[in-house]
Amino acid sequence: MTNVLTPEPDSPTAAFQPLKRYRPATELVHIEAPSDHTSGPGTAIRDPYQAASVPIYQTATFKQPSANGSGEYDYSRSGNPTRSHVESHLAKIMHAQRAFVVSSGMSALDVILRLVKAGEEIVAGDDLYGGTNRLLTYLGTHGGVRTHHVDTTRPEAIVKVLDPQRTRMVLLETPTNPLIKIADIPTIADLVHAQCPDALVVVDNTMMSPYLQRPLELGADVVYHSGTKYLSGHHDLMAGVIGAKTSATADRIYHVINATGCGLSPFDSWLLLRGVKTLAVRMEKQQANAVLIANYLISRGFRVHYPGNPAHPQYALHRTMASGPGAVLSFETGDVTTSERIVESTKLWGISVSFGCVNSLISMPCRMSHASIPAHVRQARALPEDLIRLCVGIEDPQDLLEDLESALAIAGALPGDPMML
Ligand SMILES: Cc1ncc(COP(=O)(O)O)c(C=O)c1O
Ligand SMILES: N[C@@H](CCSC[C@H](N)C(=O)O)C(=O)O
Repeated sequence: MTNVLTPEPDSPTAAFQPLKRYRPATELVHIEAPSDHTSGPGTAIRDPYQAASVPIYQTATFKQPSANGSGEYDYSRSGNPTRSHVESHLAKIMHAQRAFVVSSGMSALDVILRLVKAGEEIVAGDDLYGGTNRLLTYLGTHGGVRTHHVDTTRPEAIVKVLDPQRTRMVLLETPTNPLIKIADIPTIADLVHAQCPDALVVVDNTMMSPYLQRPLELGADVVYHSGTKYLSGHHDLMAGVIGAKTSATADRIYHVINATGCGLSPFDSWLLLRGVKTLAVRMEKQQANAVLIANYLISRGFRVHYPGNPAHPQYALHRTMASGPGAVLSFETGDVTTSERIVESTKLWGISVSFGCVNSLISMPCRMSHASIPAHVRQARALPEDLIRLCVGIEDPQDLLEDLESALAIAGALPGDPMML
């Protein structure tokens, strides 16, 4: 099998157009060289020694053959072979025309938001990651770009604020962080493209990862992930991953990355590439554990937010877009102090922000990941202060359940306990 790989004229990173597709779990582990026209899956490395692991090109500069032209690479801000490997691999996984890896998920969003100019507008959700809200707010106060925050579970709410003269981006999280709401990507993309042909539909796919959901196939123009989470899987690096549907959009994104210098370092690119190979097995196990945990909490009478719960308002919609519900869920106890006691009484579940790691985590979004959203804004957007978010890992589920039940009992939050609502 050969690949048709076309390097972009203005950059050393390559567009990836495989001739044959395998199932996601297979594609994840077979890494192909970004501009090697002869190698097949698993024979990736274009180095003289045929190294089984992609080498880390820990260099800032590359020697040039002459004063008048560089080789494939000249400077690692503009491009680096280790980075190119992970980018072409992720383009394949995300079904993107081209992909980019940058220094964090927020950096990925920053790059994408730089495509919007002062005076133009963005539409985004009213339930979204706190850091995303912070950057959009900053862009409003410092960059003259207004964001309308609306309920993205209702396409009509988005349509209401679309302005063909001004709207240049519609930014969706689905599922949202932390209330796990679902947005209808195909319907929203059709409506936005029809009414605002100059607007990009951008999806933050961090919670699903490309293993479960591929927004570019659903109508989005740009997808991004915090690579800090499922894609790397071990909380040992920060990374952001961007996928573009067209080469025109990709060129604009590459220009910003090179101009601002946020491309991922060679070592972190290597770590990300190593992590992504096990995405399928990690996600399958984490998701299976999450289903058990969700069912347990539902059976105990809690209000659980999880798209694997048939009572979730967009349960059916989510199933049309994604191949699974993922491994992040949140639940309400009805009382902030009870929630604090639960979180602080767990032993196995680590109190930590973030998700997508192999070990299980517990957090209170309003105190942690979403604390940067002012309290009055959280209240106006109906983000419950007592909300607990669980990021389920790969441990033995019985240990996770026992630890959670013990914490619920200590906090007096089990049915029959006086504090349980
Ligand atoms: C949904 C979502 N998007 C983006 C980010 C930003 O990613 P990073 O922490 O890698 O900058 C996060 C968390 O940080 C997140 O939860
Ligand atoms: N102190 C950080 C908090 C990071 S939250 C990380 C992650 N997205 C999550 O949802 O847990 C900050 O202020 O950004």
